[in-house]
Amino acid sequence: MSKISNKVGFGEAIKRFQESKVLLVGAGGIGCELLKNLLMSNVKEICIIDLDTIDLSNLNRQFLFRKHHVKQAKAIVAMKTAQSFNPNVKIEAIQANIKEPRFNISWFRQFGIVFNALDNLDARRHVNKLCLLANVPLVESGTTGFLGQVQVIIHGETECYDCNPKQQPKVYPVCTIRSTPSQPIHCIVWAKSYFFPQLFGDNEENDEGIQNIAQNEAQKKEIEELARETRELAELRNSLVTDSNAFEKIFDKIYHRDIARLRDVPDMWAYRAPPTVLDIDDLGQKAGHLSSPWLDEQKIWTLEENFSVLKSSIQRLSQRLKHFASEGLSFDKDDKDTMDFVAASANLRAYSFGIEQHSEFDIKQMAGNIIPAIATTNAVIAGLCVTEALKVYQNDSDELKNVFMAKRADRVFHGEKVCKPNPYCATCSFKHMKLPVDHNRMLLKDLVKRILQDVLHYSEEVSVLKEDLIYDVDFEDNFDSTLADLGISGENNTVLTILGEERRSDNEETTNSQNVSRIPLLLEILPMDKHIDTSNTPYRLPSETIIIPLTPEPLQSSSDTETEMADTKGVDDIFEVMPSENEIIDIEVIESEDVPNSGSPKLRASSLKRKPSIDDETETKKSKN
Ligand SMILES: Nc1ncnc2c1ncn2[C@@H]1O[C@H](COP(=O)(O)OP(=O)(O)OP(=O)(O)O)[C@@H](O)[C@H]1O
Ligand SMILES: [Zn+2]
Repeated sequence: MSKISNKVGFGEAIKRFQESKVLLVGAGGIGCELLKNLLMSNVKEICIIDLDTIDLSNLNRQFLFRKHHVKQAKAIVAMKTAQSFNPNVKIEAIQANIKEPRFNISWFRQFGIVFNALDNLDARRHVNKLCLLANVPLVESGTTGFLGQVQVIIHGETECYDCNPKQQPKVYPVCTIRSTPSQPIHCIVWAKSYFFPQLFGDNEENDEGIQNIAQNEAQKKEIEELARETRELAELRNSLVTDSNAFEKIFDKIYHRDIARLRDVPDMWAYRAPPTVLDIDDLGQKAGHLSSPWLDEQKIWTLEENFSVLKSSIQRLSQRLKHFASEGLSFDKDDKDTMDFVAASANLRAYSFGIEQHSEFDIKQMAGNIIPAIATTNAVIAGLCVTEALKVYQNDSDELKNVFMAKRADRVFHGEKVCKPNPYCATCSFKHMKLPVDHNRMLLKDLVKRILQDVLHYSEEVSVLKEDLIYDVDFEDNFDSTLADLGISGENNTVLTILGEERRSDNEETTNSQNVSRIPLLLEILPMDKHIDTSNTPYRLPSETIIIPLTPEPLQSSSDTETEMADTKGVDDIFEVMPSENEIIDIEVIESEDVPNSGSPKLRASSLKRKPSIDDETETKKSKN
């Protein structure tokens, strides 16, 4: 029966809420507020989990923490501080990653409701999936500055977190970043994601935010050329700590020789001004009188000031590299040395390509994608999480809302009726089947042949995924392994994802492959009770017949057409049609003014009009101020 039928009164809902055990994932900005709300709501039992320790920068808004708590586990301190608000509530605090296998489906099933107060897409998607599998309602929330949102997720009733695709962090074509920058952000990405890691990183290829795409010969040639330049830089890196002229050599290579080579590439400068080569002797002379590298970070530095800051930051970082040669250094916007390096090197490159330069302060915002975290927004959103949770306990699907908080003149809140699940969502449009097995006797071959093909009528084209692929028709290496050998143990209730097609008889039409592909099957592998089970087989099939439905025909919608158009952009379009600087910041951080939050999906899409939701993950960070 549907979880959300049989509406009950508000008083009864509060009672049920107070009798339940709830899970709170994340003890950060929203988590601290939410923990307080749950205690004040008098719920019976709370489990709070967070993997992190308290940072000084958390104190301005995570009000359960004080200065003397810095470096202690967030979940534990939050529990200890908040317990005094209501000693009657039982709180269990766990310092761990929610993705650990011990937090499996059966562990999730002990909770009446789950609250997500997370800051990254990966963990959010994981909890979403586990809640869907365990059939536990999830209240998902997030904030970005003044914007925030709350989404209720109930399997089969509402959209899940993955029903609307999330926008991935913005990546730039490698040629734009390395050869043809046209905006300040290109120079900043170059400095942060190419120049810095090549010179001071852990020697691994680290082109975060740069996409290596080449679709024609000229681009391939240019990328090969860039690879050669990178190798030269790697050699210079080795001389950083030993050669007293290392700075001069690096500067000469990056701002003179590499630029001169670019200027000579035929056709590259037909429609734009070629870059200017920088002269180290000239700049060195002009910068000679500058004594202190500590310049005002709010003002735009002159060319020689940038030169001087770059020189001094390379010297400082080289000293540090002596002690961290093997693991290398990493960029941190709050680390003055790395920030100086990125600001100065980006500005020098911008000058060379005739692009506007920026203050170190502005570059810090762009490099760190900082949006200030606002305590009030967190508090309001945490309050709304409880309000929506109560509606879940009322079993009132008509009243359930996805709520948005936005900085608008007419109204601050905006609620929208929840949407039905997206039938094409790979995460929630699944069939769930439990399969008790003897892990030590059951072979992968048994699973594929005897269950998937003989019983469930999959064709040869069936694939089995754990986290990675463990079987498909071209990968039979694990065929004779037991499930236990493959790390599918009795305790973990591993969920395997089965993708595949239905077997068709010869006379059936098989030309349209879409007609035969099936919705994903999530196969929950449980331990078989050997005492009770008397059968000889290493598995026990459910008594009822299982039918895995075919994937439905996709709906045609206007937004599909829009997406298709966006997707068909060739590399040349990407080269030429770069958004304006403001657009880039919007794309990287939030899609638009009224699409809030650091990670929850955009909730406004109706079942026919779906748009990508805002970016979440690593790229969106909040201010530590
Ligand atoms: N996989 C995970 N398992 C458990 N907790 C997680 C996981 N991923 C993130 N978290 C926690 O979720 C919380 C999110 O809180 P918040 O968005 O306020 O971020 P923050 O790290 O506290 O602050 P900021 O990023 O602004 O410095 C953090 O405390 C973080 O440790
Ligand atoms: Zn979904």
